[in-house]
Amino acid sequence: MTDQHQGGYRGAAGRGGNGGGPRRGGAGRPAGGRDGRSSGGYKKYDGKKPSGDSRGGYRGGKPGEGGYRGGKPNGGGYRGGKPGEGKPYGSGKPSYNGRRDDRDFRDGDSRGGKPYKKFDGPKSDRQGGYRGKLGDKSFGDKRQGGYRGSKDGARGGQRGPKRFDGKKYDGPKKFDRRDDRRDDRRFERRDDEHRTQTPAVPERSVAMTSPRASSRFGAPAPAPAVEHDARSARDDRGQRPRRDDRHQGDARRGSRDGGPRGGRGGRPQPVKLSPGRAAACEIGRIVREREAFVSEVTPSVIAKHEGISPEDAAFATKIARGVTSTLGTLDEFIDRNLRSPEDIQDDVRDALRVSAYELLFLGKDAYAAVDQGVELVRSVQPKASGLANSVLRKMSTSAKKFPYGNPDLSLQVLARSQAFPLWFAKRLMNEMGLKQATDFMRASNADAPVFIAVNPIKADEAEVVEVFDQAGSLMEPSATVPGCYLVKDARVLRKPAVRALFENGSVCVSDESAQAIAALACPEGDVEAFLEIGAGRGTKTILVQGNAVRRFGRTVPMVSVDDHAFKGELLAKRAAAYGIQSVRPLTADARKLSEKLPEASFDAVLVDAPCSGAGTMRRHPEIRWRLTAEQIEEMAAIEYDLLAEAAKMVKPGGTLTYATCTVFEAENSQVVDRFRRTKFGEAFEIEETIATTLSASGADAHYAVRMKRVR
Ligand SMILES: C[S@@+](CC[C@H](N)C(=O)[O-])C[C@H]1O[C@@H](n2cnc3c(N)ncnc32)[C@H](O)[C@@H]1O
Repeated sequence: MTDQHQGGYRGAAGRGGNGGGPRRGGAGRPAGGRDGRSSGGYKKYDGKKPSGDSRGGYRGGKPGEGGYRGGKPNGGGYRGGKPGEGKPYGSGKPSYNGRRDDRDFRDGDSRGGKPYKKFDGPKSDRQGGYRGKLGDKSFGDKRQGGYRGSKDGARGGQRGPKRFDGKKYDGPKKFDRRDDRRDDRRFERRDDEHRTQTPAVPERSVAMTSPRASSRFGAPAPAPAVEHDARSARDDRGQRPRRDDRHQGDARRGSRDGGPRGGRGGRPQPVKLSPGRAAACEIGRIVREREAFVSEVTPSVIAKHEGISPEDAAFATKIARGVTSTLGTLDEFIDRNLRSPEDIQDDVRDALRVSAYELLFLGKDAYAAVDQGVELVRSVQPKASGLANSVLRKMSTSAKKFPYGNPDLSLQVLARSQAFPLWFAKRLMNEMGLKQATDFMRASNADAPVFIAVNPIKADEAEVVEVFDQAGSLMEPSATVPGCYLVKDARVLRKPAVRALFENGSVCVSDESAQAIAALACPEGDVEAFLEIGAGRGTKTILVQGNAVRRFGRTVPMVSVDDHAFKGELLAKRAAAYGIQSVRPLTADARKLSEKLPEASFDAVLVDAPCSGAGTMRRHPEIRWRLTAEQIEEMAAIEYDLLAEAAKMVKPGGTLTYATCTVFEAENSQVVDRFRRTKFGEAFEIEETIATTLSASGADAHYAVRMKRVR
């Protein structure tokens, strides 16, 4: 592992990890554990919190403090309604009303003299460019397809007469979503990496990221993009079209109303909509309509597009994920270029989001973005192509000013540049300090690395490495986690020999941090009875048992509790496939576990808590726009209940490990501190802590504390 990679683990005082890898917190009772200070062992983020004179911070954004203000009153905005489109856009109302301008852009400035200061007031509850308020449940719960709400809470595009004919999705519902998955959504974002035994090949395995795209997020520039329609291929080389092309391009863009296009000599030169964009737009629509996970919708949509090339499929995947993770920022940008944002239909917005993403985050050439954007809108709403033409031209001009200010001076601009909701960015900054919050947001926009765990019950590690090697990928062993490898070239996961390793239970995909937590939860001494709470589909089950085999030469008797019966069934099947016979799934609400299991009867207990999943946003792009501050508090309450109940199950001398995959203190150290301040909690001493920070190429950000029951 690289230093950078290892550096992600930040353990506590004093004790580094083995060989410089994941460092764990030191043993011993913490100073201040009971008086509410941070738990021993766990070192808090060491990024300095902003002080009055620091640069980091939210600048209040008072009107008049400068900042980009969008269009002038009555300026900008689409004005050219077309005959036959109903009431034209631009008739009557000004393009922007002052209130919206002020809200969205007023503090996005680099000119004003005020330094950053720590966010400290309710005025900042406004979400950058969003109409939903912090605490507005409908924002987090309902508007998962993105911000569309109007002032009165109605969804945009559904108030008043529609501008365009509705074209509702009425095809077969190919997307397979479990009924009860909806229940899990808020609390269980982090385990769907484990849903398949054979992993999907991650999109980044086909290099599609343009250098400009990455530089927009401030990440290193990977390989140049590839795309497979002739115009776009030209654009993707990062070059402006040649003069001839440009001339032709103008002709190709056709008339403003999207009517017949004339090439040279008046010959129609239809622009062909790229299959990747069409698929991406469809994925976006389904994710919006069904409040679904993009990773679950994508394969079925791609499969439906018969004959789509692997490159187009990868491009579609990339755009769909990108649109999902930048959704609110895209909508803010689109609205800025629309005269009446609330009147635009949802499926037109889906198409515009694709173009907006390409313009803002892929640095796509305006010609390709406009041409393809018009075609995309035409494909979903033929009558809207005129509007699309105008709006997309405005967007391509406006994109040059993105993010409308200096991210070094305004948190709102920083949040916009990294495509984070403002409340989220503020919270990160308040908890981590500006530098770490910025690094965290940047890293959250990178592609997730792929790690595998070798299952010692079924496989010999050297042989597994050899198979990967032969198939074409080097494997980088983790410096600290036994059996964990970084797969350097994830395309190898498609190779039959490698797929066979997944199918026969020799390996599973699991982030390095998750593997580190499974190792932490498996204590040094022998274990006669292990209790797992929040077992899900059983990835930690498999990992813990693998560690037991490494340590004790055998699997350990384990009760694996989850409150969803279907997960217990899946877990049982997976455990069997991985050669584990000693697991008993139990369906129960673990907050009332003492009704089901005898207290003080387990040597080791792991609480793999349902959490906000904020440390896994590279894999779960929906999280940042669906999560609300209220949900974080709700989850913290559940996490505390689970931990307190789990503690009752631990034998004296046994261990209790509490784990999440989030970075919020409310769900991590504060839960542990609160528990340890209780009478019963006094019996637990912290042994080790893992707190991973996120780096672009490293593991996800997880948190875990292992405590020992001393009496
Ligand atoms: C982080 S996920 C578990 C991931 C799993 N350990 C794995 O590695 O695949 C948290 C799990 O906690 C479960 N859960 C949430 N609330 C629960 C409760 N009150 N009792 C039991 N399980 C619960 C969820 O169903 C979810 O499967």
